[in-house]
Amino acid sequence: SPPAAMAPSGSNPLGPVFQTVAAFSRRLLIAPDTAPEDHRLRPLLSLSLSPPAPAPPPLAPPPPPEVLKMDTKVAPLTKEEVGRATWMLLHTIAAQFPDEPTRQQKRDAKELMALLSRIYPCKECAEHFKEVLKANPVQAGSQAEFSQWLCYVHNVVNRSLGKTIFPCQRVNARWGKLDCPDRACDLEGSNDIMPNR
Ligand SMILES: Cc1cc2nc3c(=O)[nH]c(=O)nc-3n(C[C@H](O)[C@H](O)[C@H](O)COP(=O)(O)OP(=O)(O)OC[C@H]3O[C@@H](n4cnc5c(N)ncnc54)[C@H](O)[C@@H]3O)c2cc1C
Repeated sequence: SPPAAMAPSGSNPLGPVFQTVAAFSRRLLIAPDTAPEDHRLRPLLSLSLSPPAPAPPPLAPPPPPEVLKMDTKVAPLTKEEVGRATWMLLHTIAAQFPDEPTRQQKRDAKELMALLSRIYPCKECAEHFKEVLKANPVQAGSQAEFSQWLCYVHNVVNRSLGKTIFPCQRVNARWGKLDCPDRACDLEGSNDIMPNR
């Protein structure tokens, strides 16, 4: 005899069970607002053993040219490059230093130099700079004093390395104040808000 599942439901005792399962399957497979004859029949619930294919990664926009330029050099910095970058930062700090610094700003200038003489990333440079600072204590009573002092100690380092001595009367021309609109980068000094700091 044919298997029970193949027999017409009327003559099969399991017919009502098959009808219930079939009806339930239809509810799972067909959207409620879809007519059964609709050719757009789509599963409401899809069980699949294979994982869905991963979506292709979105195409990232190309990095801007300045990033590409920065990324071209990946080698570690040289002692010379770190030196140039450090002097650039220090002379810029001195150029931006307030004409009338607060006590805290004067302390900060001294501490910055003392810290550099300890953690500058070149042992012989740090040790030499410690000696330079001992012989030439930081002078940061004003912007002019600080930038002249820095020019002087930079020249001490220059001399020890056999480099050209920089004319310190030209230090403001070489390292002027930053080109920030409305002088927005300027630090506030003691004459700006609270004179007694
Ligand atoms: C605190 C410190 C200590 C260092 N000690 C050593 C060391 O012991 N041994 C060592 O090998 N390297 C040392 N270096 C690095 C060294 O000083 C130079 O930075 C490096 O050799 C690159 O020199 P450079 O010729 O490119 O010009 P840099 O000396 O780096 O100067 C950069 C620019 O600053 C300008 N400049 C030069 N002199 C002055 C000045 N007096 N005042 C104002 N502006 C000036 C010039 O336009 C110059 O191009 C030290 C750096 C620092 C920051």
